[in-house]
Amino acid sequence: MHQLTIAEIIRGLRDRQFSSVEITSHLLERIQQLDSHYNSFITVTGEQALQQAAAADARLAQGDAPALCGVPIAHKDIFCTTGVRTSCGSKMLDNFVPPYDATVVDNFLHAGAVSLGKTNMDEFAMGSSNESSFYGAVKNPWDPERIPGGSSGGSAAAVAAQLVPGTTASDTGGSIRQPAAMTGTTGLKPTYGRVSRWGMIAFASSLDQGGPIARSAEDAALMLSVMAGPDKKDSTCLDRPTQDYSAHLNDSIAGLKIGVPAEYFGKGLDPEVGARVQEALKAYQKLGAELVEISLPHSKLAVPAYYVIAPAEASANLSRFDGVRYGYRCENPADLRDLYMRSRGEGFGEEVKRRILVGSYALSAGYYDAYYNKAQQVRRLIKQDFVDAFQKVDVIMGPTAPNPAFKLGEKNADPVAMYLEDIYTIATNLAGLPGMSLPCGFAHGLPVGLQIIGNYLDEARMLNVAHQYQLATDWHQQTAPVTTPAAQ
Ligand SMILES: NC(=O)C[C@H](N)C(=O)O
Repeated sequence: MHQLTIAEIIRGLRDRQFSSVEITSHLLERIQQLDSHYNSFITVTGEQALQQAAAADARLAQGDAPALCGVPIAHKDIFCTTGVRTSCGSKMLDNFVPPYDATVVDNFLHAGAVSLGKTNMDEFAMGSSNESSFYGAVKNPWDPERIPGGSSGGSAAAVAAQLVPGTTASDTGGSIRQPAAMTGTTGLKPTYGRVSRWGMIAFASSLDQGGPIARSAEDAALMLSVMAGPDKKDSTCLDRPTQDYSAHLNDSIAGLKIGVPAEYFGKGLDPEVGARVQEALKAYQKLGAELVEISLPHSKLAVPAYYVIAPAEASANLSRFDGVRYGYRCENPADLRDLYMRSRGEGFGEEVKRRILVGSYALSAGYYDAYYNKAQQVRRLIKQDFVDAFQKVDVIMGPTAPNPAFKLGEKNADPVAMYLEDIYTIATNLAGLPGMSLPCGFAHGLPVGLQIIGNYLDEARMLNVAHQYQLATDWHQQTAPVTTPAAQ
């Protein structure tokens, strides 16, 4: 049953081939048997899941089943869940049990989905390898000696290991797409503001966006249809009606204009990864698409601009974790200053502290114009590159990440090497555009991701373009060898 996609589960449940309790129990058992090898879950909510599944079965029997009724999913541990610890991968929130649900969580509850628990992630979503989690690194199901990507590494690994057919995730600079690429899964970061951020713990508020990771574009469309939509509780959430993202999956893509940016195929790209992406582009030509060479001239400025803007916003967002209101509090503080200093010093990990320091520096008087303002100006130029490109093309394609999954520990000593993992994904966040990653083959025996960047609010087309490729190829159906993971 664990091989089934969300679309297949929906059909199976409605045709009474199995019940939600049956598939939920099966996946919970699988998590129990296998996840010690991957560490993709921080919290498994077995009892609650079985209750939700039983309720879903009752609704299915009555014939009033909403879209995802009885379908098991899991949430990245960045989304607040009533009564269930929401740690954001940090010691700081190890004891945080929210009294409310994030809008995304609520949307899935309304759609009848069953949540199996909360998935592992880099601490406060800062990282590209899922090694900065307080709960330990996540292992890539394709090779447990390698990273699954980050920050949504747990969400991606859980789907790749077939512990759950779909997960929620979030993407600030690549955190949905890069782990999807590393694990051979399909991930989608929507247009900024398409999915509510209410109850999704903030990292960099002008960049953060929730989205799904699943096994196919068809499943990602089903999940996005549930996740997306206006939300009065989030003023940055777009006030546009949501769409049925499955409606256009089968449209022909003959005549589609695909922009291929020269900048995404230069130095730093693993040649094997580049070759797989070129093959995917050829497959699109066979489907009737036309390749158009484009240029995104400010691409090389995306990583430096992001690593000023994101830490600046993070330093402000994370100031709320002070040991006073909620979260970690140090033992026996001598006075208020000691309480602040030790609670934050002991509660946050290395990478989070690095970002708070960088961000506070960039925002400080005297440096604000030189760094933060400058980065915002660069951001504008990057956005304009895309606006110009979309005058000529319908979608843009390139690699998701410059290399396949690397070894655990390989880039830990070099933050800049880690930051360069997002070299092809970050610009999309700075511009607020939607992007996807889908599997397009293997390099050095590991999955490679093809990135599709869409125009603003063009998620339906992006999904159509991805689905047509997945009808013609079977890369997304290849599964990780769930056999003898390396000893811990
Ligand atoms: N959150 C993200 O999108 C991940 C990005 N690699 C970062 O560390 O900021």
